[in-house]
Amino acid sequence: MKTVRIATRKSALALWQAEYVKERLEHFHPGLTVELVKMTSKGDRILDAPLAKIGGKGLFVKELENALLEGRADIAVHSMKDVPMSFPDGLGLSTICPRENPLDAFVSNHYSRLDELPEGAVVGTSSLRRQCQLLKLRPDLAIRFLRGNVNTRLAKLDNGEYDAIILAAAGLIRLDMADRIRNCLTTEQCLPAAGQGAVGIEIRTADNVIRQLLAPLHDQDTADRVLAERAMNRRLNGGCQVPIACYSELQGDELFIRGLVGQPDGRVLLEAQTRCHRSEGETAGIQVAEKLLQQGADRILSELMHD
Ligand SMILES: NCc1[nH]cc(CCC(=O)O)c1CC(=O)O
Repeated sequence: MKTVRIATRKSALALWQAEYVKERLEHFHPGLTVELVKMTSKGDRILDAPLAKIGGKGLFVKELENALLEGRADIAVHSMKDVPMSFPDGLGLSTICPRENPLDAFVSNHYSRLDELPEGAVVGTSSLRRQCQLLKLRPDLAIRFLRGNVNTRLAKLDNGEYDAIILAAAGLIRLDMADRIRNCLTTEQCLPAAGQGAVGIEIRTADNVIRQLLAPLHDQDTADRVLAERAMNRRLNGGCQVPIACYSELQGDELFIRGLVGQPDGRVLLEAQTRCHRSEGETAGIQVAEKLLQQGADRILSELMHD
């Protein structure tokens, strides 16, 4: 049997995800050879600017996609949160793996919860989605820029640059640092980003051999949820980094989908939700987006584009 080559970024979290896919493939297909092709993306090289200013989240995946298109790799493993809404011709998502904890984590060396932070405390995050929801709850907080991989962010917290930082719980759990999570923000405090906590696999759409090999790694529950979340994001044109949250849960065969668009200062937060059968998530996700647009989401989002 042929060798499967996995394109991955070199950050600890990206490598964990690629190793996970390699381990699962080898588990389901004994005798299969799986190799990692490690690459550095523009998003990893430029760490001193907000993502939105240097080209958005697509920066993390473009180099991996080029490797697929040029035949240097067969599959690309991504955090679903970082996967753009559309794909180059000939590429597409084949597989969505079981979701890890989807919530945002409150991480601090001195405080155990958001509401314990003193007046004016400094909180690190460069996500407008987190910023607007934190400021809504705590307008007194000083939100400060924080980018870099998980270890870099934790080092900056430990240096004393922040009273607390907010990170995806999934990244900390996967890197065996769950002990850094003081508590997870509830979905009422901070609604997660579309796809947060899920790993997705992109392939050349015509490659049916690879598609077959990956089939046992797919988790339909996660896929139904994440596709609904992404449909909402796509309708809002969540292309570059934007203050948009979308999260869905399965309750039996029913999807409960919630979306949010916020003004970065937290003074306006628009919210919408819907329920639908799990097979209707994409249509329902679009409906949630349209409810947000009716409330004025487009005004908030287009003001950001012109900043
Ligand atoms: N934007 C970077 C990124 N992409 C995926 C994760 C975490 C894990 C995940 O959502 O799967 C992170 C780090 C973070 O937001 O703290």
